[in-house]
Amino acid sequence: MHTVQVETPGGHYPIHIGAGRLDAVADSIPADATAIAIVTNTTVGALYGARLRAALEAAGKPLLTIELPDGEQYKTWESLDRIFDALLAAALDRKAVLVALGGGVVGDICGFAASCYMRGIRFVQVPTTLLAQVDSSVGGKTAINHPRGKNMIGAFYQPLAVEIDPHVLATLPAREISAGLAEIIKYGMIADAGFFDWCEAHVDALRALDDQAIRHAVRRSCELKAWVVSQDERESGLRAILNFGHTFGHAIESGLGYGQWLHGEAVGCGMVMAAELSARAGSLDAAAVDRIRALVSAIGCPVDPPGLGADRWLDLMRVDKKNEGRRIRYVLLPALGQAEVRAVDDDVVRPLLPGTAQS
Ligand SMILES: NC(=O)c1ccc[n+]([C@@H]2O[C@H](COP(=O)([O-])OP(=O)(O)OC[C@H]3O[C@@H](n4cnc5c(N)ncnc54)[C@H](O)[C@@H]3O)[C@@H](O)[C@H]2O)c1
Ligand SMILES: O=C(O)C(=O)C[C@@H](O)[C@H](O)[C@H](O)COP(=O)(O)O
Ligand SMILES: [Zn+2]
Repeated sequence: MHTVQVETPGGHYPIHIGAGRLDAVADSIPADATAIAIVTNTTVGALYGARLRAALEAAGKPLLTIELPDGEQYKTWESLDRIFDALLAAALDRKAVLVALGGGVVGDICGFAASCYMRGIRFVQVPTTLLAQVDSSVGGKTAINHPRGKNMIGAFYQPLAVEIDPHVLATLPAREISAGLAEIIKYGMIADAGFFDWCEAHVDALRALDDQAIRHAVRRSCELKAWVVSQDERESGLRAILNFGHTFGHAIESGLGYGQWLHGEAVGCGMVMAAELSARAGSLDAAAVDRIRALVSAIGCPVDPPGLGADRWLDLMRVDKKNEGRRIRYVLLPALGQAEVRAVDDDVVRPLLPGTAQS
């Protein structure tokens, strides 16, 4: 097992990475917990719910499972309410612990529920998608979506621990592996050019879930994310670099309707657009833009943005937590492996937004 430590004002906690961690989640349940509620969805619950329940028997606490419907379109108030209804019906108290078993959708909703229930109870992340193992389970961003914008209602709320078992990825559909790889290559683009080179060289092994390649990618991604959030838990500065590609990506998700493009697919395409903008409005060279587009395509994510129309693109991107006033702020790359956040005038961005000619 490998451990990466996260140190934030909101909590210090370990990320445990290793085969079999799913069977050892009881290690992360505090002795004073009065009950455990597993929050999962119908798909992951059917695959791994019984195994996690068996593992948690070791903690010797009353155990409850809450299954949500599966999909980004259920990252809503209604799902949150289902969790609160179940916790209250079972009379769980402030010393109960929630365990998020699933991808980023389950992790984000469960973390937000933990931040609100009785004004805050403890929770553990057990991420089961590649994307959740390298990104969403780490750093304490929790949220639900609003029809007008992604993750608009939420809280910073850190888990007690993150338990990553790479073996659960074996049941993940290929499209979800591609989506997870988008957030992995993001770390190379924004903070570690050497890791970007490594991803280019190992793309086939990563898509095939080669054990060694996945272990390295998960570990390096967690290290880089832990390094960023440990310096800036609440995104007052540095942390915004983790949003590279997301200004465009979130507009794709909300503009097309949640669940049409996967989050990772939208981010993949959004990173190509943000790279093109980095060349137009900054100093990124054309060769680096070409490498970014080629790698996004090689991991199996789309590189051509949908034609929403420039005005609608801009309206959607104006609903973004990085913005100040009406100006849209973007994460740009001055060079591969470096990132900065800057407002760019709409007229500079328009030519990148499909539908521009017609709108
Ligand atoms: N909090 C953060 O810092 C952060 C970071 C990145 C993304 N996110 C959020 O995470 C969400 C995307 O997460 P995601 O990509 O994990 O999507 P997801 O949670 O929808 O999971 C993807 C699909 O895989 C299924 N699944 C999960 N584990 C499986 C397994 N082991 N085997 C088979 N199927 C499995 C799920 O049921 C679902 O159908 C978005 O809502 C995004 O906004 C949050
Ligand atoms: O952890 C972060 O910070 C990130 O920005 C990671 C992103 O991959 C993630 O999608 C996040 O949820 C986006 O944050 P948001 O603040 O734009 O909702
Ligand atoms: Zn993301």
